[in-house]
Amino acid sequence: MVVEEKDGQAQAQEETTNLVVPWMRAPVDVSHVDSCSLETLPSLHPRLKEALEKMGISSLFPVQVAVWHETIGPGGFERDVCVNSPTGSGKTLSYALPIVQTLSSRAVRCLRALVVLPTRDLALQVKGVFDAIAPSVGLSVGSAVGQSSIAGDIAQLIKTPKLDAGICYDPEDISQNLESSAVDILVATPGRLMDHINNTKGFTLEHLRYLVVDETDRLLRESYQEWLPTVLKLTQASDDGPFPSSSPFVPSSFGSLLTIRRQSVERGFKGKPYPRLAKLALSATLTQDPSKLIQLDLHHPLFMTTGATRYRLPEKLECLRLICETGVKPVYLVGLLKSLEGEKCIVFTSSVETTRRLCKLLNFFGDSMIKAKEYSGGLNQAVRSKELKAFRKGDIQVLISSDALARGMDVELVTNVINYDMPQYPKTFIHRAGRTARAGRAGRCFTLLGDHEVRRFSNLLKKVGNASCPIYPIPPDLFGPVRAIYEPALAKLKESVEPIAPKRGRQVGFKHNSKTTNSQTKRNKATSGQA
Ligand SMILES: Nc1ncnc2c1ncn2[C@@H]1O[C@H](COP(=O)(O)OP(=O)(O)OP(=O)(O)O)[C@@H](O)[C@H]1O
Repeated sequence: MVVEEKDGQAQAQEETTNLVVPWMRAPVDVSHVDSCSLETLPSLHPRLKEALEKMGISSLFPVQVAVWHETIGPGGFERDVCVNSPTGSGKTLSYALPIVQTLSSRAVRCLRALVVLPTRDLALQVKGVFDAIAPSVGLSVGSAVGQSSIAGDIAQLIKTPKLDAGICYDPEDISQNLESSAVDILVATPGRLMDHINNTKGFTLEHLRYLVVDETDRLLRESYQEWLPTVLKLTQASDDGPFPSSSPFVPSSFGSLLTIRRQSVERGFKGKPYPRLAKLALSATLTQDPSKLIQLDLHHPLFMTTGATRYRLPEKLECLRLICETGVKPVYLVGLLKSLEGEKCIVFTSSVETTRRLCKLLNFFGDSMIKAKEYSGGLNQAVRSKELKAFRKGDIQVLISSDALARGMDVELVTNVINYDMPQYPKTFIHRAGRTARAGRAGRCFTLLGDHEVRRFSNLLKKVGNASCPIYPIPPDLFGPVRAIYEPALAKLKESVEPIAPKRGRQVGFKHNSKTTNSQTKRNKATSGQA
């Protein structure tokens, strides 16, 4: 699935709405919460403590402490929790840890926690966090994401009885087994989740106790086959009424009655009413739009946010800008990359097309210090995963990316983010910049600007709560040699691109002037779906 950021549309809509729901007006301010060592964290399961220590974690971050107190403390998951906390502040563990701790005392394996994320890469990243802690208390974790084999998913998710020779397995009889699922926790993308709801015999949400909607604003922006209303309908508490399948919005194809919370059959909760489905919604840019939030059907929601401003950048993020001469922006980029001397960088562009061309161009510069690869929605998943892996390992210094990578991705030791194209919207800036300065580390976000963009960028910075963004001085001695090889590199790019894309009116190369930038911006918007 190609996922490009369309935050702008959503944000423009939100800004015109300007309404804040009452429960968001008195939030818990996470900036007043202190980190807490694992030793002093109340009620932490000793085996979870060990697992965390193996991950190199000795204390919990403020947002993790705040959610822990609300869920494991006296709050006891009684309220749904909405978290707005900066990028890299540790939101994943803030929900993974309490869920795993609570489920550690479960007797029978059933699917009790569902975590939904917008992209495959993010889902696999989050699964990795659960995998690091859940097995220590006997829980198993599965994933259901696009572009992987459905049969593989089913083998991983559905508990099938062991077959004795000559005895046929009847899938309809699966309800007779006490353990309905091979996993306790499922991390999924919405499309694949709906596939299983609709088509997989034995896949059931009837025991679900926790639903996490991570990157909430992104997930609520599109309906993704109505995954959210379907999950909510299928997990209604038993006293909400009998079989809800007659409701018009539920897809007719999810005929399996096994997916519905039933009144009469208790597996895993024998003799007890079904517990309420507790929900956690999280983002660094959590929506405040009432028409979006209502879709979550929240129960006495508790809002946790960091500081008084709507958005907040990581504390140790330094923002810098470069004002580029018209027509030679790539020279500035290469000069900047050379001045960063091999540090890991992600360069963001505003479209898949620019990503591809810029990556080619950088490689035509032939600088052995700048090993660049492309990472965008234009590549197939296998290639994307390969490039990401190489970047994580440090085999690649520079990843040129469209906004496919902007949200959530956690790559260790990325010290610099470079906005080659200025982000159009504050949310895009927050998510791009947030690929560095994670987990309390320092990082820098550079933005390359043409003269005509300076004012708009200053306005954008005000919206993300950052007034200071000094100019970054590239040492002049780096420029001369780069300029000298720019024209030959550009000529090579033209040669390599023109035979493939000779369409009329198509601009090849990177000649930037205000006119081409405007037309490029329009094309970029069309490609990435922004505004
Ligand atoms: N308590 C902790 N101590 C040390 N490192 C931690 C701790 N909690 C999380 N981390 C690390 O911090 C990094 C960021 O965590 P995470 O990806 O959960 O952030 P996030 O808030 O979800 O960011 P984003 O909004 O960008 O998705 C990860 O590399 C994670 O391993």
